[in-house]
Amino acid sequence: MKTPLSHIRNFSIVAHIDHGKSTLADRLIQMTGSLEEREMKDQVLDAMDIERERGITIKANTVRLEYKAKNGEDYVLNLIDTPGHVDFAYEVSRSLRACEGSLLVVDASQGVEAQTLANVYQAIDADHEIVVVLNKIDLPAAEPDRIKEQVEEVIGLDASEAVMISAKTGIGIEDVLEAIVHKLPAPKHGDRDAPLKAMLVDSWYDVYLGVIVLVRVIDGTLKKGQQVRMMGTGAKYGIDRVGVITPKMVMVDELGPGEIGFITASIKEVADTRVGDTITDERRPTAEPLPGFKPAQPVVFCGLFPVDAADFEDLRAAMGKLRLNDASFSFEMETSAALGFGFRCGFLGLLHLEIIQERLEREFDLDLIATAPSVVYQLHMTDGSMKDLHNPADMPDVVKIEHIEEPWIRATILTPDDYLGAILKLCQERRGIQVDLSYVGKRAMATYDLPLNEVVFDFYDRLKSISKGYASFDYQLTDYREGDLVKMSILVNEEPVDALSMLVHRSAAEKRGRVMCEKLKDLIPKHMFKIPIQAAIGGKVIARETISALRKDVTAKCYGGDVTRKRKLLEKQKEGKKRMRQFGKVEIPQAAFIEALKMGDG
Ligand SMILES: Nc1nc2c(ncn2[C@@H]2O[C@H](COP(=O)(O)OP(=O)(O)OP(=O)(O)O)[C@@H](O)[C@H]2O)c(=O)[nH]1
Repeated sequence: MKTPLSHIRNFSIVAHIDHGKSTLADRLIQMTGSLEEREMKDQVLDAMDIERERGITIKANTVRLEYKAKNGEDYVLNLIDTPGHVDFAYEVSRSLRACEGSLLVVDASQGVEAQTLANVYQAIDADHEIVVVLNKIDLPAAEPDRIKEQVEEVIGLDASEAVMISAKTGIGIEDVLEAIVHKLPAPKHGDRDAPLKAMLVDSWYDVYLGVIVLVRVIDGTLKKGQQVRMMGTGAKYGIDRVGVITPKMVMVDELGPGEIGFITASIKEVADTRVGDTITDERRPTAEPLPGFKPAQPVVFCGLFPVDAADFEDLRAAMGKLRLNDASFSFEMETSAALGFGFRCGFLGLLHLEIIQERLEREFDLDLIATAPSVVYQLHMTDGSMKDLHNPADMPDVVKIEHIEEPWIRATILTPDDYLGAILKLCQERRGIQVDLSYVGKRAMATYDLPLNEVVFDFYDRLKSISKGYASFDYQLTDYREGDLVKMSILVNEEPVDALSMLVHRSAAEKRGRVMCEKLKDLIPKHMFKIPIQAAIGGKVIARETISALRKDVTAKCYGGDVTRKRKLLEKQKEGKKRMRQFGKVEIPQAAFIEALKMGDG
């Protein structure tokens, strides 16, 4: 295709979760007639079932729109959709690097939220021109004038020409398209005759086409049959197909400067394509590669074990399939005395963990036990070496450890004033250090430094529940700091359950140990004998509970406590399935593992 640079606009949409990004994307696709009416499903960009059900965008997607502007000119608009959740901040940043401008969507009834800030700052960092879009003006609670002021005051963007829309009813969509054409810049350079220089933006696995690579061409052209080289990895491929996503996949003859599209070649795995790599022509390479991205690092680890040991191979195969599409998900084999064979898995964050676990259970029909999520600790040994610890069960002898460092994050929380007190208390309890407290209109914005280890358990759930869902939260990893951390073991009937061991801060150990024992007491059904439950640091018991024995005449198993799982869907699917695990002489229900790890304290 030979669209002149001046008629190309590459843009992203950044927003807080639920502010209407996907709905707007759908409208843009609909208005530009990229899909027939009958092909238009709600939120066509969110391809996966889970995305559709949860209403969140997981993987960044892209779509090419053709728009005849009011000035009579034809434009090509490439939209790269970005995920809104904190765990996927990395995908946001790489998508932004492939475009020149962003639409900042703000819900006119909610205003600026934590992820609005985090995402728009990323767009500003990427040197984007930004068009402010106020969505949901159809809602009676919408206050566009107030939100405009807020955008100016808090973010410092000029909102005087903000586009007012309702993505739901369709009001203002044409104004958005005009703003894209007239306010966002065309790609800055791009020399058709120069050697090929293209950015590898993303890649995913398609059952029919194999690995699909999303590219942004900077200079030169990409054509079928061309021999290309990935400059970072040195891998060479012959291009099989070149195409664009409309959002149907349409093959084209070539992609020129400024354009975004996909290529396929005989690439085996997504892991072979490094996001941020520079693609060039094998025979006539470009002199300078693009500045690359750092690969996404998993920050949260947990063990996943099949409830039924016979499912181990199925689990391995299922994980292999998921990894085809998600290079940020990592796993390696692990054995646990309590749980048998399973895998230690790395994730970008807790939501990522939940999504993978849910997909394994749902799409592959596997029953899984997940161990406590853990962050990556740095162990500084007495011999001067440094080790990463991904699994508390692998903790070496404490006498060999000089000190332990743990990852810290900087968290931004926006909340209505009413809940501020409870939120500050939660942050304090989680060893948070207040960095700043200010006001955004009527809402408070608290900035805290927190150990990630205190956030991975259930911080987000707690925050949502104490603020009735009104607080928003975003974070980034900052640094590693020394901490007084100890390994706490849980013993059921005198036997350590390795899957429940965890690293905790010494000051919190006793409380957490007590809560764990109390919870387990409720979660483990009574047996014919007394069962002691203990929390211990080294050989020292710090908390203890006892489950009394069943009386003889009681034959039915009784389950105490709250073992309800949050997601109804999963529950439905699992109904009737036995999810128990034998530990020595004791049977522990799988739900006990999940529930025991939720603190539930106030
Ligand atoms: N009343 C009203 N509701 C809207 C409007 N736009 C979107 N919504 C609703 O707001 C909710 C969130 O919209 P989405 O488009 O899924 O939000 P999103 O920002 O894409 O969310 P993520 O993909 O999870 O980041 C949905 O229930 C939409 O139907 C609007 O203009 N008016």
